[in-house]
Amino acid sequence: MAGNTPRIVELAAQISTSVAQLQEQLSAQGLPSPSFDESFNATYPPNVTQLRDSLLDASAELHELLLDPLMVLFKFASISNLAIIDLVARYKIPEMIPPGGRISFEEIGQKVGLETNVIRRFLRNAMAMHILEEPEPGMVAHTSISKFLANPAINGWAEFEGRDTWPASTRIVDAVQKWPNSQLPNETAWVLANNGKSVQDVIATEPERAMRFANGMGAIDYVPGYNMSLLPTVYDWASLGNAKIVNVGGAMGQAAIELTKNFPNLTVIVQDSAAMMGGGGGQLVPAELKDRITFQEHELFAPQNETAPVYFFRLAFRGLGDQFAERILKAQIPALEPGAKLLIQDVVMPEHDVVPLWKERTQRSVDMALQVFGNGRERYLDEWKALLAAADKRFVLEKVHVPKDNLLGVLEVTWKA
Ligand SMILES: C[S@@+](CC[C@H](N)C(=O)[O-])C[C@H]1O[C@@H](n2cnc3c(N)ncnc32)[C@H](O)[C@@H]1O
Repeated sequence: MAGNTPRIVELAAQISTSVAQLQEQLSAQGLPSPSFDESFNATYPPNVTQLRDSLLDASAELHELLLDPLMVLFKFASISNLAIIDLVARYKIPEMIPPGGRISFEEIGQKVGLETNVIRRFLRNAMAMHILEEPEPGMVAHTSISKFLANPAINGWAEFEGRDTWPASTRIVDAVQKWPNSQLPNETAWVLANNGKSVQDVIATEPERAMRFANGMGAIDYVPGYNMSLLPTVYDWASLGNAKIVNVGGAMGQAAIELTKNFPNLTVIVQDSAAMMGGGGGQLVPAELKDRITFQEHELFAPQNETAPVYFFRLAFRGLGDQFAERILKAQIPALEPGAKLLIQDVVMPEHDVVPLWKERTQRSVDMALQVFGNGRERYLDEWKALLAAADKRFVLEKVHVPKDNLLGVLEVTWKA
């Protein structure tokens, strides 16, 4: 479009063209058009990803251009939104609404012990965010968003976000001022908000909050691009042949299950802490995979005792500052034979303005959460390179696989001794 065209006109034209193309694609494939109707379940074919990205960014830019500066700040600073999401989740409002049906403010109020006008005030706030709907005065119905919130993992995440992440996040600046540049897990915003307790302390001593934390982390699987089922597609696992893989920090074997299910030549040793192993690990492993997945208690920072051609780390480094991440890498060295591979599946943080802005906003807010919880961080590619080099020059980064539409890249590192 001509250089003098006002930005809002340019954006509107772009939106108009892209929406028409998107709708054409959806209609051609018999897919529903986006809607807040509770029956809408978003499914977008891969060939519309770019259209959606450009529409999301253009419509957000248009929206933010048209707001006054104070309202733009208000949009991003709006803490009450999270309080309302917390309320809807904590009182489990979505579970009270029959699918396809409705329930009155009054009845919800009776269930939760609040007067009608009090619950109405809260829920109309939720309605202003498209969470819930008032199809007729006084009645509450689902939208596609409240329906999604009824999923226990998502409900658990919302509660965790409101009760644990948010209070800690309000202390980010205080923590940075108190402990500038700290990489320590006990010098964080979380610690300031929790009477000196770190995340690990809270998990060890407060079972209810530990459960909320686990639920919060469980919701990661629902973030587009993070789902464990994508694991087989992000790397050429078949090229490893008959390989034994040590999955360091492999939790309850979720990744091991996905890998062995899809690649019959692979066997996996899952290593994690005693707490995570619980009754020895393996509770999730289906019978037919049990002979190819074994579990081992192993502390992340302890010297590696298992020699294997491949070591796999999934989301193992981002929760930690560099000095700790470096220690994990160094701890592998005693077991490494020349040519051993380290496959690191983690975020490779995009530079500013490289990926669609709506994705960048999400990634940057997750990055802040990592800082809050333990002074962890997402790393840019040059930071990954620096981390590997600082651990040992013999860690050679061979390749970075960042599959399209997947937020998690795989860094392929060879031990060149
Ligand atoms: C962010 S989770 C990633 C889990 C899994 N790899 C995945 O992709 O879902 C980090 C894992 O590292 C483990 N971990 C953290 N600190 C540890 C330690 N000191 N020793 C052993 N495992 C540890 C945790 O128990 C957890 O399973």
